[in-house]
Amino acid sequence: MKIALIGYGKMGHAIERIARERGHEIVAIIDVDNNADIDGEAFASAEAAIEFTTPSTAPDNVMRAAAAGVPVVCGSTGWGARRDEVEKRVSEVGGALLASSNFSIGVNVFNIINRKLARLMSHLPQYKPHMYETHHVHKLDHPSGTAITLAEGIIAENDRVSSWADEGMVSVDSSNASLTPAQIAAGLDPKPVMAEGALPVLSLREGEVPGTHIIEWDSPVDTIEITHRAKSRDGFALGAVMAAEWIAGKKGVFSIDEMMHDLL
Ligand SMILES: NC(=O)C1=CN([C@@H]2O[C@H](COP(=O)(O)OP(=O)(O)OC[C@H]3O[C@@H](n4cnc5c(N)ncnc54)[C@H](OP(=O)(O)O)[C@@H]3O)[C@@H](O)[C@H]2O)C=CC1
Ligand SMILES: O=C(O)C1=N[C@H](C(=O)O)C[C@H](O)C1
Repeated sequence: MKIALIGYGKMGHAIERIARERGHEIVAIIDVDNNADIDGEAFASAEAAIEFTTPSTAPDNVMRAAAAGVPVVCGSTGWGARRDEVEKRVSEVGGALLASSNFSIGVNVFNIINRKLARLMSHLPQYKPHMYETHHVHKLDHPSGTAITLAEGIIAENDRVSSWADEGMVSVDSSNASLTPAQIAAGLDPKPVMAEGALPVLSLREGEVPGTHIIEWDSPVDTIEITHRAKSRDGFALGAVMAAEWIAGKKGVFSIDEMMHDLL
């Protein structure tokens, strides 16, 4: 199929490679310098566009791609405050959108397990949840979009967790690299005050880490911990290309859960 890329950074390059490996044709590559080409003929010939740019640029890119009649897969994170406006506009122009904080198939399986574990923990008040996400130092937003999605899953399933709270962002360097995320959180000074029922989310920034998410349920006698650790960006990129294959020819605003439902 014909695919247009919006954003030609780390993810754009990985998506281009995997899309070509799967036999797709890249008909347009939109970056900062030629952003106006979203309104051009080559872009409009695409059967789907894949958008991975920045928190501030993603909403306009998505709305313009939808107005050009091209179904959009959007992986950019950090634009949740404009989600309603974007979805309304996509619907108004009769477009198609699948936006997700994480296109990795593994992360979406991980979230199913996360939600089941959170539901079980409703019956066990002695277990307190904590979330840790680690990403590369270039990342613009925190907490990661994936951490927010995982936290929303816990809030939906667990009677005692009613919100998530940003515990802050810590750089991992030679002074703290030997500590676990839980030890880093325990050593925060000042210690953030958490509202009753809030799930703390700590962001760590370290080297070129592609993306690690840990969900910990801690009791006085033991700890249950589940982890998703990306080995590279290839899982995100493959999932985004699969989403483009899935959304081609569709109209409407979709969630990754609908794609996962068809897959599992
Ligand atoms: N959903 C998922 O599965 C995943 C989501 N992400 C998210 O995807 C986004 C991109 O990540 P990543 O590729 O690592 O970031 P990069 O910074 O490597 O790439 C972003 C690219 O977008 C370009 N860009 C900026 N503004 C525009 C614009 N208006 N139009 C077109 N292109 C633009 C940048 O150009 P320039 O550098 O010249 O400014 C850059 O080339 C982030 O929000 C990240 O959180 C990342 C991995 C997986
Ligand atoms: O910026 C990244 O790199 C990533 N961003 C996404 C997020 O914010 O959750 C997904 C992935 O973890 C990598």
